[in-house]
Amino acid sequence: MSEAGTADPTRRNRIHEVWDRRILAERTLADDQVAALADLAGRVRALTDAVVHTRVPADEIAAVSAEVAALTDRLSAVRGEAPPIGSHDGTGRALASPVSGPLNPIAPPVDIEPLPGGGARAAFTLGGVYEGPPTFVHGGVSAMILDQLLGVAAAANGTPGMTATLDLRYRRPTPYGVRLTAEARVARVEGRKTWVDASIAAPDGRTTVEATAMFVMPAR
Ligand SMILES: CCCCC/C=C\C/C=C\C/C=C\C/C=C/CCCC(=O)SCCNC(=O)CCNC(=O)[C@H](O)C(C)(C)COP(=O)(O)OP(=O)(O)OC[C@H]1O[C@@H](n2cnc3c(N)ncnc32)[C@H](O)[C@@H]1OP(=O)(O)O
Repeated sequence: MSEAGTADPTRRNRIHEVWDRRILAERTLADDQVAALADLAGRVRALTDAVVHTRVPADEIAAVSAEVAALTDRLSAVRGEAPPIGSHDGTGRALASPVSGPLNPIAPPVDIEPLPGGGARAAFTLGGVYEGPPTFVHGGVSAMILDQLLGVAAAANGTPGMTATLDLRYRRPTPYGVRLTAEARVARVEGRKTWVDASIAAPDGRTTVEATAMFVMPAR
């Protein structure tokens, strides 16, 4: 492509439009693929849980390992350049989000519900896969979930942004294997900045982690 061609802003915009459509098409899955992948992701989550809890002998582990390698080869026969894109519409249900994505096996997944007026809530149960200190959830996992919840609340307020700061206060250990709840609420907005507060609660209602984040809508 010539320098002169790309120097024309109209032509450059057209090239970007075509390019954006190509990226979007490459990252968009058919409905039946989405359904099949959601099922597969669930089975891979169960596999991950089995891997961290198994006590079968080493030769059995090696046999399973070989089968998994073969399955990975089958899926890799046709690969995209990046994960699929769902409608990132503020529902917090981006298809491949590592927190809430139904197609991402590393996502618990956490089902996040945006609340009108700048809020979000979630209920979820984490397994031993997410263990940090013995019998409790890893603090980084709590932080990841809260970051997403806070971000959905900012978006539900009509003021989405990139996480610029994330402050965490770990009040009590967060247990796993029980139903946890979390809520977020926008505290204030100043120009491109949005501050949001959130917390995770154990089944007894006591807060285990509190968080405050500041989101910035990028200038560019
Ligand atoms: C289109 C953007 C929105 C994208 C959101 C995506 C989807 C929205 C839709 C649905 C949402 C659903 C779910 C959302 C879930 C996601 C949550 C997870 C989000 C992430 O996982 S996200 C990854 C981690 N995140 C980063 O990777 C950020 C890296 N960073 C940057 O991309 C830039 O750094 C940026 C954009 C932050 C600022 O860049 P910029 O050039 O626009 O800002 P600029 O410098 O002009 O600052 C303007 C004013 O903010 C102050 N300010 C800026 N940064 C600050 C900081 N860190 N601490 C304290 N104050 C800060 C300045 O001091 C100034 O303040 P003042 O005006 O008072 O002087």
